[in-house]
Amino acid sequence: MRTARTSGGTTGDDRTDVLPPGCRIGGWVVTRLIGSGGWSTVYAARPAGRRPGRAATLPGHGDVALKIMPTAGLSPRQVRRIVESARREVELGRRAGHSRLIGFQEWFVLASPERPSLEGAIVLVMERAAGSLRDLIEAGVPEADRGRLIAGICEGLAHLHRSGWVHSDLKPENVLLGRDRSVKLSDFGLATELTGTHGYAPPMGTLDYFPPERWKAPLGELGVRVRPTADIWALGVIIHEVFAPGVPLFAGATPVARGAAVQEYGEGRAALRVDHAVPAFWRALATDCLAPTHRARAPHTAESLLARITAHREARVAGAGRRCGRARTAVLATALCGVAGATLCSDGVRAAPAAPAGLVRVYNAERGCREPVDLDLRCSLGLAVDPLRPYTAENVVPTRVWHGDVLTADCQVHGGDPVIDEEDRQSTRWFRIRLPAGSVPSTAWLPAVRTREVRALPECR
Ligand SMILES: Nc1ncnc2c1ncn2[C@@H]1O[C@H](COP(=O)(O)OP(=O)(O)OP(=O)(O)O)[C@@H](O)[C@H]1O
Repeated sequence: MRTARTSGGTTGDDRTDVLPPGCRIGGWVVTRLIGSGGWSTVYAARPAGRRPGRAATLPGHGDVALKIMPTAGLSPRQVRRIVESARREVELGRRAGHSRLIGFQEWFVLASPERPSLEGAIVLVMERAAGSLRDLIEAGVPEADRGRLIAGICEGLAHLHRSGWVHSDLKPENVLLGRDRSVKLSDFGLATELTGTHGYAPPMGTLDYFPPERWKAPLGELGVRVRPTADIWALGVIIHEVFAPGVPLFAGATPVARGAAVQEYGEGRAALRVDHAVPAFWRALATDCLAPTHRARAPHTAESLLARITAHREARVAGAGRRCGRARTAVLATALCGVAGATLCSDGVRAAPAAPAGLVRVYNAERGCREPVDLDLRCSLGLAVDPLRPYTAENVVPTRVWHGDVLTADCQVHGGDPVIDEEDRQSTRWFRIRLPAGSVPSTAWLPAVRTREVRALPECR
């Protein structure tokens, strides 16, 4: 077990006090408060070695979220609960990492003499997201984003279930979004490893996402029995929230009253009322996720739901005449789930020996990202909106590109923002890239360090 110290911002010793920007936690410096849950507070932080205000050299590098779980002043039972919750997060983070799950970096226990409220707190260091699906639902989910977001959740769930885990607390607060709005499931404090068909979770969670059977599940020594179908139910509730925000799926003034309505439905005494604002395809999908019993829900695995969404998307893309070709259909199907409509078409060109004039082939200096069909989002690269502004996550378009993609460049600029890649190559040159028809904006910028083949290109005016 590793311990780390706090320093800076030493006022107050209350359990609920907020760490000020600049406070050092282990090797990290707090930059702002993100939010609090029942047992933890989450902060944005940067590495202690990096100067404030200075962005990471490349998008996505450096900034983290610190989830701090205080233990001081709690009863031994509460401390056990927190340690257990941290253990689940760490285990899952180590063993089931995936681009659709928030990345886990490290954990440590704080030694905090100046701040007794944080003495013995457990700190989880995670990849930092830009916000949550809850924030987006409250702000209004753009119509064009809805299916893509559900597909992303489904992809994360499919991975979790395949790896033998149940999330057990799936809700919009725990669906985080990257700056490019890519989906990352998070908060694995109740995640449960399956032994056979089920596992046991602590008797906690969020009532509005409990399936009917959970309300009557007996509490044994190991906890409450949970199965992947519990996550599928929660997914159904989320689909409804995304397509019909603010419209309750089950009536009731309190979570317990709504839980009674869920049980009535589960026992066949009430009908499911999916709001008419939910489009037909998503209504059918939500209805299957919300099948009243575990048994009726079981055929609708995350994998099968994902396949339906992919087929639906492909049919729509084909209908819109934007199919990207046959060679990479299988790969694209996966990519479409997460970044639908936001990948550039480069079928067949990855294998071509050289890019002709006007085309640039993307080069990723990270070695693990050069597999020919590696469309892992962690390996994706951003294209900048403005080559004169710092190349940070705020300055990239939603379209992602991967090593080997061949892009159409129409001109270049010298004297843009300097970019250094992972092999320490530096350049101020940028290429203007044409994005697929219908993209807004219609062009974006690739730093010259992201390609090794450069053909003659005119200067941009
Ligand atoms: N890695 C992260 N990046 C950005 N925001 C995060 C991250 N992890 C959590 N958050 C946000 O921080 C807030 C607090 O999260 P936390 O996990 O402590 O509680 P919660 O999920 O809201 O509630 P509870 O866990 O008690 O059910 C939430 O709004 C969540 O969306």
